[in-house]
Amino acid sequence: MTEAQTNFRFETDADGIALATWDMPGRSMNVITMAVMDELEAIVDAVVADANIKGCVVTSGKPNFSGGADLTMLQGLGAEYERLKAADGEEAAMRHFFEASRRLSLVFRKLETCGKPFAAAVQGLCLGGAFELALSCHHRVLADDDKTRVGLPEIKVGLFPGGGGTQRVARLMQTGDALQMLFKGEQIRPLAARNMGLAHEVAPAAEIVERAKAWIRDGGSAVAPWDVPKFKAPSGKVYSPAGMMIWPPANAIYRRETHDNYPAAKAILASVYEGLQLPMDLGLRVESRYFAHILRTKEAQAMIRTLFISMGEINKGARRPKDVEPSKIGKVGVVGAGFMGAGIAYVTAQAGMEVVLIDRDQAAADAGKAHCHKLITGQINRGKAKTADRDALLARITATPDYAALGDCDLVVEAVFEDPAVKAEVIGKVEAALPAHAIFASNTSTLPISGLAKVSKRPEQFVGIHFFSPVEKMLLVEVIRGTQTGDRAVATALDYVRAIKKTGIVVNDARGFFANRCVLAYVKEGHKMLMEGVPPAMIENAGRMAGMPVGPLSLNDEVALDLGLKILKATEAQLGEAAIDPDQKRLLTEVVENRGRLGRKNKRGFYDYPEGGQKKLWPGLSEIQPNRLDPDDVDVTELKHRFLVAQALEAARTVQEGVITDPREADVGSILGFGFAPFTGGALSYIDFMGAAAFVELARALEAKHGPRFTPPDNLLQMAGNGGRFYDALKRAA
Ligand SMILES: NC(=O)c1ccc[n+]([C@@H]2O[C@H](COP(=O)([O-])OP(=O)(O)OC[C@H]3O[C@@H](n4cnc5c(N)ncnc54)[C@H](O)[C@@H]3O)[C@@H](O)[C@H]2O)c1
Repeated sequence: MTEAQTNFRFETDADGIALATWDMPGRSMNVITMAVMDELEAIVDAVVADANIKGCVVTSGKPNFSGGADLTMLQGLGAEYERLKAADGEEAAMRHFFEASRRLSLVFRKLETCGKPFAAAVQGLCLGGAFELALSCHHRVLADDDKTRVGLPEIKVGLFPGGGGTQRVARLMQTGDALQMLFKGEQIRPLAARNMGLAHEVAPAAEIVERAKAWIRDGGSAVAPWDVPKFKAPSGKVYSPAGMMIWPPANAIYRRETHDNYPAAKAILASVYEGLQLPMDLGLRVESRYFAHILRTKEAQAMIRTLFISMGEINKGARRPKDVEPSKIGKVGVVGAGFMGAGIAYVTAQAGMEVVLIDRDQAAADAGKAHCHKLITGQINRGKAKTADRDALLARITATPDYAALGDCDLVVEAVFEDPAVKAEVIGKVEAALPAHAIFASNTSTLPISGLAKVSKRPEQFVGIHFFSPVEKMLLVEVIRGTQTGDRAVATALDYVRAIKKTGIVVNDARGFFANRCVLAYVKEGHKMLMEGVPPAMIENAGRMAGMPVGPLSLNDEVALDLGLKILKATEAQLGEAAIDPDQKRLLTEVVENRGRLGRKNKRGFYDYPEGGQKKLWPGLSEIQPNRLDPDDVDVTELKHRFLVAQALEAARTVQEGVITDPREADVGSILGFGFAPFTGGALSYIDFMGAAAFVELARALEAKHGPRFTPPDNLLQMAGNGGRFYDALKRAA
């Protein structure tokens, strides 16, 4: 133990039991860094060296144990690899990279085999590398409270557990359960963790350290189960008849869930399969080899950049206008208690704010509040809320038709019918009731904010706050800056979005804003393929194989087919025939007007939705296709490219037009807003990691075959010429 130690407090009690309390100064959450690993190793050495110390309990001095590794550290390793490769060659770089990336694994194994018992006393979140630390301890006591969760979520940022996680869970649980856990990356509650074999004890939070000490005092073993001779994994040997049974379904699940787009998931399979046939130390070495490989994949680099680094920066206010005082939002008005308004009222009240929910009459306002009641009851039924939470939440929502109730609101969000005349009337009534400081926000999805603000008496306090449906589930919110919107309105909107625990991106006003505009390109490609005669099931499969969460036809059904037709017609009326696609119009007119199919909402769309049964593609769909292609003549790779390239081109156009001014927002927005293939890191990262030149070549090939919707915009052509990337501008600004 040295003076330099700052991240852990270390003390030994009268019974000779050491307590290492992880409590990093200046941070609200402990995080694994190289310095933390050095200190942990020093603690292991100190425990071993001191004959008076019987064993050691590791705990946290913060409300959470730890969220895991600092992923910027892992990105740094990638940069270091490139530097070494340039200087000393690939082999030397890879050797260094392999050794550096297995640091966690080696320190945890040293702890596990040091000869003295270690116990983890865990409260709050204990995830990723931090849970791998706990797994390497010989005993785990979890706090029995609502906040405690353990898990290995690395897969969500394109990685997999490289600190021994794959090897230890595969030796603690049935192989199938271990694979599920590693594939899903879910957070697990204390009792479930104990039942799964991931923890030994669950105890009241105030007792966890004492229980862990008691285990050591009572002679707890310092030998991990897998280090006991003749240890057998719960599913037996990989090559036993029972052990073999798991691999065919495991491979099938891997394919179904990932479509081979996530190298980390494949590495999990391989690491568990190979590791289980080896002793622990060799298993860990196998895991490390795969980890070093995965860390360098473009999928991991892209996902870490977008889903960890960019999302963290955006959530911490990177795009909030500077020099604007933090806003105090105590009371929020929501006008329009329909589908969206009720959802907005719910998430606002859930964040602890008072809500005034207004509609045209008391019954309509009450119906909105009843929807909030239904949503929170669902949470109670799933064990995620208590009856007291429901009472408190509903007490915060006042449903009324009376605009005077808005008199002390700090912010009002309108979600009335998508009709400029109705909106104009509501804007007038709300502004007449609002206090001078309050901000007015519209949740419109298609009407430009600058146009709506024309009737506002204070357009600098007028902003767009565009939610996605269903509000309670979707994490993205677009904050729309109109031509006259002031910085305080944008800052207030972002503060509000943060308060309701969503991610807000700032989008300059334009038709379709950002997310809807890009995702419409996806749906349109699905329509075009239908009209070309591609079998509908192939279209849907290709969408999912490209990495989208649902096929384009399924997505269109959810949104409503008549809405698509309405938007097409409105665009045609405003911008002329050339602004719309005739194939799309023909298809939607036939489906909506001639066949009365509106989508999921009337249980008949591109799919049929039988009562109580599974949805099925509508058999009549192939009849309305002008011709039908033989499946053998369809190039699925090209379909996948069309889906992603069409959306990425649209995202690039939003940058060119100044609608999006920060690539992080396009990437985060595309994944959270419409599920753009997460393994790419988002719509712009898809281009950046492919390289603009290669992307332009791909787009040009599609343009030659399918026309000008694949024509790359000038910014891409320029980047293709000079090797530029979307993120270059960000680097220069930093
Ligand atoms: N549905 C979506 O997926 C979605 C997504 C994002 C944004 N939006 C936007 O949200 C808004 C509302 O959409 P929705 O789907 O919730 O519609 P909805 O029809 O479910 O709800 C609209 C509500 O507004 C009320 N209303 C109408 N005129 C009013 C007035 N003068 N005063 C007070 N209340 C009035 C209606 O009674 C109704 O309850 C629209 O602007 C829409 O474009 C919708």
